[in-house]
Amino acid sequence: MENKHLIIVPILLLFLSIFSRNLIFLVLALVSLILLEPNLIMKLFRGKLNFFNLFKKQSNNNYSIENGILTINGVFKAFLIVDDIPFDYRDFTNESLRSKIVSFHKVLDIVNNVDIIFQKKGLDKNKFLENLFRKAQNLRVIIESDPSNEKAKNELSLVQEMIKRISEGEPPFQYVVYFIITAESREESLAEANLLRKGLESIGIKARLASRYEIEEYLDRGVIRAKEKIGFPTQVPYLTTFSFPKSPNYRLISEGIYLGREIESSRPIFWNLNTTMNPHTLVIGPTGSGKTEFLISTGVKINTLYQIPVLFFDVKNDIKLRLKNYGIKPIVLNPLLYSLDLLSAENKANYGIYASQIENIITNSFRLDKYSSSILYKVILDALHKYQHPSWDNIIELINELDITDEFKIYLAKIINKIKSIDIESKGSSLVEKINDSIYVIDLSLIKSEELRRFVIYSILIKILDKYNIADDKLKISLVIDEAWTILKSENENYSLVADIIKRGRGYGIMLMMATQNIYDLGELSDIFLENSGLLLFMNNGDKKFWEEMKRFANISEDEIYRQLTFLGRGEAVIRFIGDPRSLVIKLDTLTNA
Ligand SMILES: Nc1ncnc2c1ncn2[C@@H]1O[C@H](COP(=O)(O)OP(=O)(O)OP(=O)(O)O)[C@@H](O)[C@H]1O
Repeated sequence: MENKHLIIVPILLLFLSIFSRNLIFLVLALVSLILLEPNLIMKLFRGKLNFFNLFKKQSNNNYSIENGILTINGVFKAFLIVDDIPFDYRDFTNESLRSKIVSFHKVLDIVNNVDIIFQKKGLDKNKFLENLFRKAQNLRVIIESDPSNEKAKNELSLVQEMIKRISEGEPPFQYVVYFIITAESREESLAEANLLRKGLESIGIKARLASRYEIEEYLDRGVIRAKEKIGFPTQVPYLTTFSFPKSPNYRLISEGIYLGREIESSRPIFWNLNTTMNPHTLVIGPTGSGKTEFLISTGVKINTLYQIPVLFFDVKNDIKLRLKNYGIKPIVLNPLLYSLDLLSAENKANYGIYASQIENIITNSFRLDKYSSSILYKVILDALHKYQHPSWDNIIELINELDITDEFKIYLAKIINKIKSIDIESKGSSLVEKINDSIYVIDLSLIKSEELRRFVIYSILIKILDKYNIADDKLKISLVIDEAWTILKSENENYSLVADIIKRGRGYGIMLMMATQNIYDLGELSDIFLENSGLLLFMNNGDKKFWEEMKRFANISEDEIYRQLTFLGRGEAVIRFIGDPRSLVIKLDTLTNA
């Protein structure tokens, strides 16, 4: 009520009528009350009037209501009420339901600001059923006496359908759905509401502008009671969790490195390296699926965005060429030209640990037994103590001084000679010392032996750990290893450098990006790699068994496997972020030619 102080008029008239016992004052009191509160009669009819409400303190909000629109503090809110959702999700095939839901979200995109309010109130199931049975009984009587009554027949089939659903376990409830569209002007809010109404109509949802009284009801009680519908849970798929597109944490995918676009919704997907608890990436995909392109494009973006060095291990000599095609000139570091400098340890106090690391690299790369391995440990440690700058020749000399068989000496010397061929002595700075903050390619294409390739990758890893391992949360370097099976397959319980880096997450300040063709390449520790990598990418794979296995690591449904995943195209992938099993299917972004 706007002019509250005038309430004194009907009250005075009421007293006058009592004291003078004259009915005319009573009539005048009523008329003045109606003039003050025009909705009074309507409210009386609805039993909504509470006399004391007339004295209620009004809120500070300055609002007015008209049909379809609430104006509150200069903001306009158009109210649409849903009258009918005449289908339920079982009326559709999986495909058509999916496209309906996508259409629903597209329709919502028509308007800028919309609140969707869904009110649900449970019903007494037994009472409701009793009414339905009675209604069905009556309808049957009508149809028996007039078999041509199509209206009654339709109604009966509807009632029977409802009884069936309830007996199948669907609880009936009363619901009201409304869409509240907020805009800066009356015209805008009405126009948007109208557009939204038409959009909803195009997918079969019937809605209309709420009347003034329905909005008032909403404000007074927070509910609209008069138009409540009876419905079933399956009837409102758009508004149930069923309709929410599965999606990882928003903060994780809304900024950082641009990965690509989600195929179904076209929305851009990023990976926020600052918030991920694990920065390592593992890509699994058959040949030609787009692994290398992804590694290249992501590596380059990391270098630009986070300004950290990115190191590509190039086995096939294609990464260098592709980078050049994109107009990027990497610094090529050839291990045949620059020393790995594996035998120089910085810190004397850590000689024991360092000797054991070298022993592990050699053992793992050349698959040595425990006995050979411990002999190597001893000679390497001796060399580190004995010489200021030990060489691999010094190691062979120390092996020859040992009390072991000649055969065994020759065997060990052969391995050390192989290593010597790759870890050359050079006067200048070592390969890892050359790394600053550019994009680097480690050219492994001339090293044909798998053992030596593994040895080089491991040696560089160890040296990089030494150089960048400062205990803080910052990422300091990214290493990109295509054809990563070379090292992953050889990892085991006894030696697991890569698995340890992956498990430690951001701990070492290193970010590993690796790609390989199938899960068998991951070797004994495959579960560790798959469970702990911050970002997993499964590329195009026609093998249903592969997807079945991947269900352990990402939220992938049977339906998705059959409908979509076995048909992924080039550069398309299922991605999963650590700690959030909800996967996304995206088209990966590639660099464009300069
Ligand atoms: N996101 C993408 N969009 C479109 N085309 C792509 C995409 N990614 C890769 N391709 C194309 O697919 C082809 C194969 O890509 P790529 O060499 O990266 O695959 P791969 O998985 O690394 O194969 P291999 O294991 O044989 O090295 C390339 O010709 C590339 O142009």
